[in-house]
Amino acid sequence: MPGSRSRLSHYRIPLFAVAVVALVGVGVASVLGVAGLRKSNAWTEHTYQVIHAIEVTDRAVRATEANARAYRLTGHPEFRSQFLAALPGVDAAAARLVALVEDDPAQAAPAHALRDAANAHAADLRRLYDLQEVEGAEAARQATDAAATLRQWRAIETAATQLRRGETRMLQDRKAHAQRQGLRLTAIVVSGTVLSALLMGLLMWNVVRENSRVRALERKTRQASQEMANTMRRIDRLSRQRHALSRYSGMLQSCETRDEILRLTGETIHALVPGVGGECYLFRASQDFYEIAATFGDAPAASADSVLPNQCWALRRGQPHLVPGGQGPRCDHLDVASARGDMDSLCMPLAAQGTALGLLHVALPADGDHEIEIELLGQVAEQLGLAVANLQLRETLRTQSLRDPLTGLFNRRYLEVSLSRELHRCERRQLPLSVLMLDVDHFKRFNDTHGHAAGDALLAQVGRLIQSTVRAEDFACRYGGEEFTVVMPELDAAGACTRAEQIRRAIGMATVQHAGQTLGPVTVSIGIATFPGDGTTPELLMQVADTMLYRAKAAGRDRVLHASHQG
Ligand SMILES: Nc1nc2c(ncn2[C@@H]2O[C@H](COP(=O)(O)OP(=O)(O)OP(=O)(O)O)[C@@H](O)[C@H]2O)c(=O)[nH]1
Repeated sequence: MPGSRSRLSHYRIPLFAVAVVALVGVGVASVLGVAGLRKSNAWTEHTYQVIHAIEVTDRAVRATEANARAYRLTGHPEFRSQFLAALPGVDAAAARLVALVEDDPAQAAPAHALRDAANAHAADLRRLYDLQEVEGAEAARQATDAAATLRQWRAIETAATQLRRGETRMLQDRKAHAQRQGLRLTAIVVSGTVLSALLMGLLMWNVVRENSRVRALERKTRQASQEMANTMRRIDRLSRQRHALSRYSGMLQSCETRDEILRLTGETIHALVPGVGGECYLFRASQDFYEIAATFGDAPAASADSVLPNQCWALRRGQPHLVPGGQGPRCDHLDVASARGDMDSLCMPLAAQGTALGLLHVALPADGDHEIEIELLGQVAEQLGLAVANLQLRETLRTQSLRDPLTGLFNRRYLEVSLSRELHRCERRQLPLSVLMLDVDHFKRFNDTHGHAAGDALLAQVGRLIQSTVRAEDFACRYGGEEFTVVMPELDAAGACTRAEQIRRAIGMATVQHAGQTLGPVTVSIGIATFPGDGTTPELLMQVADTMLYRAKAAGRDRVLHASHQG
């Protein structure tokens, strides 16, 4: 199994113990061998000492005899003194020889025999010397026992030979023994050394292998912990991204304007994918193109302000389109001249329920396949598409609930709420407020003559004319049928009459194009009431203005009547 310890590792300590024992054995054997060799040398030395002692004894006997004879023959005192000096040396040499071999019974016997024969011979020589000293050399010569001398010499030589042989034999035995011991020692030392070297080598190899395995394990552990740290970082980043996305999704629900949505989207993209820049386009249905609605990021990409549906691959295919570093089919809305090789371009369609709503274009630092970025931006685009669709739906509903679909003016509900609010405001600030009620004259007849659709076209035209004539702070409403109301905050009676006259004249001059025909013009009657003189509540003002309208109709139509002001 990779990473697990080898079987040898389990026997490491026993093997080490065996190697140590082998080394100790080699050491002990070496010490014992050296001791044996020393002993063997000592014995060899002893042998040489014995042989030397034999020679010394032999030489002492011969010297004694030679001096004795020379003295007997010459009578020279020099020989006498040399004889007397050599004589004690015979016993001393023989005694030393005996002492050397005393512990060996086999050698002790010939040594004793040698000593006895040497001493006997020395004693004879002493006796003859003494005789010569007393009776002269001739007497000593005659007293010489040649046979006895010969026996003594033979005994000396025999004992000496026996001793020499014995020592030589022992020397050879010891040499052979030392040789065997040496061989044994060599074998022990060599085998012990080889064995311990092998075991040590094996252990060393095992340790080195274990070390490299441990290092490999450490490397793997480091890699694993590095990967773990990377994974943790990735998880952390993912969780932050998920959090940012869910926060984005939650906040989108509370956005009330398109700008809020786009600002939030820019911030979210910046938080999710740092370093990107780009644009968000929204579809302008009336002109059939995508118009830039917001830019975001530090490096806005070089993309056109408006994009036709066929100028973008993402819009055409309904899926993200990535152009890495300017390589690949580029969308026509991108500026080729300012394209940067270190930036990738990504377009993402914005859609909801199968309807194309816009386009998200970002420039990303060129780095890999952008799988994560595409995923994240895809989720942003999905949320953004839904939010834009939602907002559009809300705006449509709001418009529908506040506006009259035929004329585009505010409806009666809006009038009621707004009139009350504006009246309170003007009351607080002590400012006037005028209410104008307008009715198309003989509209029934127009309807009956030209048809209901033509009547609708006329009402839409009247609405447009009223809207274009009043100020921005005034609000015009379709009160119902062919009746219109205009609330004019801060406008007094005179101003209101002037404005009403402008409206009456504008409508009176206008014609309507319907079904290829030019219809009209028509006239309108207008009744006006002004706060505070004509009433202080919305209901009263409306009622007075309506009364004035009724009076204008009754007075012959196509006129403006004010409750308290005559223009
Ligand atoms: N085409 C069209 N006609 C409408 C609409 N609302 C109301 N009318 C018609 O407008 C006409 C109003 O007629 P009347 O109330 O008799 O008033 P008039 O004919 O304008 O006469 P005076 O107001 O007295 O001048 C009716 O025939 C309604 O059917 C609308 O939205 N479109």
